[in-house]
Amino acid sequence: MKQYLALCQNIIDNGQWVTNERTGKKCLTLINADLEYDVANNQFPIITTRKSFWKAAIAELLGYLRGYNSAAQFREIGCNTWNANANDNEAWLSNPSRQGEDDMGRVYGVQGRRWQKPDGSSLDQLKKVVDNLKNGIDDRGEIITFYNPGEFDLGCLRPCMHTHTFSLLGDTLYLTSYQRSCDVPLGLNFNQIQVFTFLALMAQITGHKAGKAYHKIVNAHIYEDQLELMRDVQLKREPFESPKLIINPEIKSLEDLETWVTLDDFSVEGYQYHEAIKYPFSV
Ligand SMILES: Nc1nc(=O)c2c([nH]1)NC[C@@H]1CN(c3ccc(C(=O)N[C@@H](CCC(=O)O)C(=O)O)cc3)CN21
Ligand SMILES: O=c1ccn([C@H]2C[C@H](O)[C@@H](COP(=O)(O)O)O2)c(=O)[nH]1
Repeated sequence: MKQYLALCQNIIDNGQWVTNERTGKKCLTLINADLEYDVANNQFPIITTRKSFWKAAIAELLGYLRGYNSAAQFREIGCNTWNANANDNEAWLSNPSRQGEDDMGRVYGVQGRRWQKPDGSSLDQLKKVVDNLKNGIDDRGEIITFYNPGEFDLGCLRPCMHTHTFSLLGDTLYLTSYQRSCDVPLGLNFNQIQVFTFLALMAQITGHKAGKAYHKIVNAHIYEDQLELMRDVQLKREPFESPKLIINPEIKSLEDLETWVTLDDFSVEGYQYHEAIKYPFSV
């Protein structure tokens, strides 16, 4: 939690104002942030200086792992974060490849589970990594990437957290996740939870111990209409100790994640937090 607050303060102290064409808003921007999460000791990196809706963050991750392509599928498992980008985004609404209400197109999980090959068949990146890790193999390319520039025009948004690399050292699994663009007040609250949970789940279903997760961010920003709340409210609060994430030990395979897992299989023990803050969201 301290590293999150330090990043927010660093953006406020050293960030530069950049006008973002897509949203039409100015963003206070910093380049390069490195975050680290101790999954081995279950130090769950949830925000404590405001109430975090952590279940929606895990639901979003689950949707990516299942290859969802519709905001309706995300809503069904308890996540509302894709409604606006699927349905209120001018550029996407006028894109001829959009297949009606709630369609997100070929984003995130679609690329992760069904990357289109030139011969028309598709590639399941996640299954390859799971199978290798289960067999104790790290070929130094255990990479899942959602970043497919050839298909950007077939999706509502380019992936922000776009590449996840798993590494096996002995029987300990590590994760390095790369993010090109980060809405620090809103998105990062979810992304920290997702990087942590992704490593915890992958370690569990491949039979390894979890080590550390490394989260590398390029463009970290605070939108102009979020700045006051961050500077004058959230950063004035004292953080609480990190709670623990409890995952149902019955989750043992990729198939379990695809078929029966729900948010009831996750709980957080000892979460103390300050009252909620509603940050503006930019589409
Ligand atoms: N501008 C922007 N920021 C983002 O963080 C973001 C996007 N766009 N577009 C794609 C996804 C959607 N994400 C989102 C969208 C909404 C919330 C949000 O509103 N969070 C609220 C509560 C959500 C709830 O009640 O479930 C929060 O207070 O954290 C968070 C992440 C992250 N991504
Ligand atoms: O997981 C996510 C997804 C999105 N974001 C934020 C980062 C930006 O503020 C917007 C995306 O806009 P681009 O113009 O495509 O960069 O969404 C995030 O922080 N985390």
